[in-house]
Amino acid sequence: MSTKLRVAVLGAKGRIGSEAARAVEAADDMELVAALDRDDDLDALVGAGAQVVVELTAPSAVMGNLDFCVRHGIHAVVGTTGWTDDRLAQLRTLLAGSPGTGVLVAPNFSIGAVLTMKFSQAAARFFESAEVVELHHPNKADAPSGTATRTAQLIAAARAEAGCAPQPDATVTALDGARGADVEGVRVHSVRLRGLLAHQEVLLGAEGETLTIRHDSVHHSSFMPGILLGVRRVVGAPGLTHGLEHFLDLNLPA
Ligand SMILES: NC(=O)C1=CN([C@@H]2O[C@H](COP(=O)(O)OP(=O)(O)OC[C@H]3O[C@@H](n4cnc5c(N)ncnc54)[C@H](OP(=O)(O)O)[C@@H]3O)[C@@H](O)[C@H]2O)C=CC1
Ligand SMILES: O=C(O)C1=N[C@H](C(=O)O)C[C@H](O)C1
Repeated sequence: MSTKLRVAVLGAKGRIGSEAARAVEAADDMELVAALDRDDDLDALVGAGAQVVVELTAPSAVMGNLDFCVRHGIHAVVGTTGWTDDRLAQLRTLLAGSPGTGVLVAPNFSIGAVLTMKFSQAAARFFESAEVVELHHPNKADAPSGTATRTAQLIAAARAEAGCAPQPDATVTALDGARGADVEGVRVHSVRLRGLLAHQEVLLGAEGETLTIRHDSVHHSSFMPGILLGVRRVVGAPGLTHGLEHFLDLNLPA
C-alpha cells in the first residue's frame, strides 16, 4: 500500500499554485490527488481522499476554503494573504472543533524571507527607527504584502517588549500615502513594478549607523521547499502554526 501523502492544491491555475502542484507531483513522498481552482467543487477533496490541502487562492476565498477543510479533518498549508488577528482567532476557534487537524499559515515560504523576518525581529530593539519596504510584481492584488505586514508586527512586538520609545518622525505635512502604511507603529511602503517578483528591505536606523536587511525571491521556485516542508510537518502539528519558522530548526545564536 502507498504511504505517500495525499495532497491537493487549491488555486492550482494561479502563479504560485501551478508551481506548487508541479512540486507536489515531483516529490517522491507525495501524491497530487486534486488540483482545484475557482468554481471547482470542494467535495472533490473528500472524494480524492486528500490528507493535506495547499491553499494558494485569494484573501476573499481562503476562509471559506479552510472552513471546509478543517470541518472535514483535512490539514492545510496556507500561503494566501489577508490574515488579521480576527481571522487568526476565527481559525483557532474552527480548529478547536476539529482536534487533530493542523493548519500552517505561512506569510512566506522562502527560507530567506523567513530569516529576514527573524533577523529583523532580533535587531529591532537596538535601533531607534525601523521601516519596511516591500517590492512586488504589479499583478499582486494586496498591499502591503503579507510578509511585510508580519515583519512589521514582529518588529513592533520586539520594540514594545524592550520598552522602546516611539520612532522619531518630525513629519508635519505629507501627501496622502507618502509615509506608507502604519502597521502597529512601523511604516510599510509598497512598490509595484514590472520585472519584480517578491522582494523586501527592512531599514533600521540608529545614531550614526543604519542596517539594511534585504531579501529577493527571483523565482516562484524559492517558495517550493517551504511548501513541501509544510505539507510534511503539518500532519503532525494539530492546531494553528503561524509561520514556517516553527517547522525549521533555526537554532539562531542567542
Ligand atoms: N506565502 C507565500 O510564500 C506566498 C504567498 N502568495 C500568496 O498566494 C496567493 C495567490 O497568489 P498568486 O498565485 O500570485 O495569485 P493568482 O491570482 O495567480 O492565483 C490565485 C488562483 O486562485 C484562484 N482562485 C480564486 N478564488 C478561488 C477559490 N475560491 N477557490 C479556488 N481557487 C480560487 C484564482 O482564480 P482567478 O484567477 O479566476 O481569480 C487563481 O487561479 C496570494 O495571496 C499571494 O499573496 C504568493 C506567493 C508566495
Ligand atoms: O503575491 C505574491 O507574489 C507574494 N505574496 C506573499 C506576500 O504577500 O507576502 C509572499 C511573497 O511576498 C509573494
